Amino acid sequence: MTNNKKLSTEGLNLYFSEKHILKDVAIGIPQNKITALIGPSGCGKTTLLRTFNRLHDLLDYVKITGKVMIDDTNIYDPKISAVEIRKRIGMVFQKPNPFPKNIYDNIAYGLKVNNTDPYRIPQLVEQSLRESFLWDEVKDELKKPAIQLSGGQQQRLCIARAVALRPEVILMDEPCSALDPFSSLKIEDLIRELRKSYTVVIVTHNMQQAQRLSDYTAFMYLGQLIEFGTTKEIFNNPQHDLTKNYVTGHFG
Ligand SMILES: Nc1ncnc2c1ncn2[C@@H]1O[C@H](COP(=O)(O)OP(=O)(O)OP(=O)(O)O)[C@@H](O)[C@H]1O
Repeated sequence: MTNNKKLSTEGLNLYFSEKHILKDVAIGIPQNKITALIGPSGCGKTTLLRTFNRLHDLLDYVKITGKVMIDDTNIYDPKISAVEIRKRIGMVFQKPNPFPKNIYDNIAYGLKVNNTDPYRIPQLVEQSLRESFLWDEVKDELKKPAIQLSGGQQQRLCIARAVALRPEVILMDEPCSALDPFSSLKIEDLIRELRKSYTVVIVTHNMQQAQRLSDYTAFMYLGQLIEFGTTKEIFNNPQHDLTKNYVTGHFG
């Protein structure tokens, strides 16, 4: 692979108490590409994704060893706060989780907290909603509670909230699993657009989605990264029997 690596790990091990969950994971996630993390339930996909965003920081029974980097910065450098890391690496969760605020404030809130010039906020809210393919649907009702949007619209709002902060990376944990097929395809179109400006990492159980959407695929099994390559290679010419059995639906 010749692409720049935006996120990378080396010798990454993660333990929840005594349970060894991520085992010696080494991966380099290419910049401005979509990388899918696939593998059977419980293999550690979400744990790996959350590790990139320091989302385990508040759990006192987690131990992480090895390197987790964004560019040349160690994500776990004690001199760098989780807040700083999350400015560079945004996250979208499985279930849309808008704030209990109106549509406008869902996006303006993060901008205010990050000391954005107040005069720029309306323009940035609009820009983020446009980038998330939501503007035309909500431009006349920005004061409506976000919770009144459809599930697919709420998820696009959560994506807008993430892009408003201009991160470098967007992590997505099964962002379509709570949505109907039509809304899912809309989110997929949106993710393809996002690739132009961001590095995207997506956890998905949906093999068709991984194939339709991702440029690279990482297959995990029991906490190990078994195989990582272009999505074409992983699905059409996997090097490892475990990968082959998984992508052909022999186990899951
Ligand atoms: N906060 C936590 N505390 C303790 N154990 C956890 C925690 N989160 C996950 N685990 C355990 O870590 C292992 C990996 O879970 P993880 O959610 O990363 O798997 P996954 O591959 O994303 O699974 P799924 O596809 O079902 O979402 C599982 O055994 C799970 O029970």
